[in-house]
Amino acid sequence: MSSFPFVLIVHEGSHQVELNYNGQQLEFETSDVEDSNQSSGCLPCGPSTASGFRSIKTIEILNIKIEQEFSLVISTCVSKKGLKHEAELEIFDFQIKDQALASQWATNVLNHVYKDVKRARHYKVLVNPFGGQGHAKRIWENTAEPLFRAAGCTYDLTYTTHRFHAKEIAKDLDIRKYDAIVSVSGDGVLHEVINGLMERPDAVVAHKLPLGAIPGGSGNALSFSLLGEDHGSHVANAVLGILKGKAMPVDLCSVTQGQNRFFSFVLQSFGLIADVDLGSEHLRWMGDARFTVSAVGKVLSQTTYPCELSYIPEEANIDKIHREYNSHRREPVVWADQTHDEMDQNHATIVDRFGRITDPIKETDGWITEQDHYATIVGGKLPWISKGSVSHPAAQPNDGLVDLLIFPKDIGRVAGLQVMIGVETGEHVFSEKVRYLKVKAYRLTPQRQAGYISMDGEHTPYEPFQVEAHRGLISVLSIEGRYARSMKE
Ligand SMILES: Nc1ncnc2c1ncn2[C@@H]1O[C@H](COP(=O)(O)OP(=O)(O)OP(=O)(O)O)[C@@H](O)[C@H]1O
Repeated sequence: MSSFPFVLIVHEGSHQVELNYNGQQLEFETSDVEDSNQSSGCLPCGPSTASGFRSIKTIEILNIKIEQEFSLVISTCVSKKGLKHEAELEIFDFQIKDQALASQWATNVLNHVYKDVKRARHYKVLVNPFGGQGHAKRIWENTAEPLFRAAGCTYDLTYTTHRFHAKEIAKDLDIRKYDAIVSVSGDGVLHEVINGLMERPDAVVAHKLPLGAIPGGSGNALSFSLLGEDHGSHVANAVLGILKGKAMPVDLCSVTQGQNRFFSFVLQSFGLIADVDLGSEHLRWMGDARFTVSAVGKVLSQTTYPCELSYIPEEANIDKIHREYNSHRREPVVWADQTHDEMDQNHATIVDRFGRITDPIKETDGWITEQDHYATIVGGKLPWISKGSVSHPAAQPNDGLVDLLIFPKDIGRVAGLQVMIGVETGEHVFSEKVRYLKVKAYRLTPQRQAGYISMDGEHTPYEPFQVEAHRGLISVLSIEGRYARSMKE
C-alpha cells in the first residue's frame, strides 16, 4: 500500500479538486458544494465553509464507490449544517478521468477506514412501530436505512408485531448469518433480544453477537449512555456507531425471582421510580417528559415503600466512587475480542457467585441487611435512563458491579425535588439525602402485598428478587468503547 497522503485529482464540474486523505481526515476544497450535490441528485449537502474547505474524519467516511465509470461517490455521516451535535448522511459526487487510478485510491482509503472493523456488515434489524411515540418506522426509513445502504451494508428487517416478538426472533435467529442485531426501538425490545439470546441452548455462542441501538422508544437508555445527552436522541449518530463501532463488552445483571431467571441491562427499580416507569403509560404521548412529570408528582406525594434490602458492598463512599470513575476513564478501553466474559470460563451457564433468591444468604459473602421504608431503590448498569435522567452516573459497562441508588423515606418534598433536579446531570449522587453504592449483588424483599417492580421498564411480579452483575455477557457496538462521560472530572 502506498503511504499517506493518498491524493487523487478529481473534477467537480469545470473545477479541479484535490482529494487528500492523510490517515486522519479526508480533505478537499470544493468550489460549489451545493451545485455538485444538486447535479448528482444526492441528499442536500451539509456545512461548507466560505472557502468550501471540507475536512471529513476517518470515522465519518462510510463508503467510496465508482459509479457509471466516471463518477466517484463518497458517502459520509457528518455534522448537520449549524448543528454540531447532530449528524446526517452527506454524499459527494466527483467526476474522474482515470478509473483505475480512482479505484486504487478508493481501495487504499477504504482499507484504512475499515482497518479495525468489518466492512459491509450484515445486520438483523428489528423495528418496533409502536415504541415511544410511534416514530420508529419513519426513523428507520428516512434516516437509518439510507445510511446502512450508503455504507454498503445489508440487513434483514422485521417489524415487531407483538410483545415478545423480538425475544422469539432472538431465540430462533440463525446467528451465523449476522454481524449484529440492531433495534430501532426503546430499551424494552433490547431487553427482549438479550433475554432471547440468553435462553438459547447455544447461549454461550449467541450472547457474543453484538447489539446496536437506534433510538426509537421513549427512554432510549442505551443510546443516551453510549452517545451522551447531546447526541443520544440523534438517529444518524447512533447509526454511525453501529456501522463503524466495535464490540464493547457489557455486563448483564442476572435476576433471580422465585424459580425464574432473567437478565436486565438497564435498571431494576422499586418504589417511586418503578411507579414512574410502569405507572406513567397514560402519559406516553409526552415522550421523554412523561418520566419527569410523573416523578415530580410522586416526590410531592411522599409515598414510601417498605422492604428488606441486602447487599454486598464494593464501595459506599461517593467521593471514592467518583475518583475511581475518573481513573477508570484514563485507562485504555478493552474490546470484547480482547477479554474473557464470565461464560467463557469453561461453563455454558451462569454461575451465581452469591446464590439465588431461593438460597439463604451466606454471611461469609459480606452481606449487609437493612429493613426500612424507602422512597425508591434502583439498581442500574447504565448511566442514563432517558434524556435528562442520569440516574447512575458512575455506571461502567464492564466493572462487574451494580450501581445501587437509594432514596430514604424521609427525603422530604423540597430535598426530593432538588434531588430530582440533580438527576438531570447526575449531581444527585452527591446529595447527603441519597445513598449511592457499588455492590456485587443485592436482594430486595418487598413488604407490602402489591406494587410495582420494573426490570428494564418491564413489569415484574411484586416478589423478592436477587441481582448479580456478570461481566461482559453481551457486547454493544460502540466507537468510543465506553459510555459517554456522566461524571465531572
Ligand atoms: N407491534 C407491537 N405491538 C405491541 N407491543 C409491541 C410491538 N412490538 C414490540 N412491542 C413491545 O413494546 C414494548 C416497548 O417497546 P420499546 O422498547 O420499543 O419502546 P418504549 O417502551 O417506548 O421505550 P423505552 O423502553 O425506551 O421506554 C416491548 O416490551 C415490546 O415487547
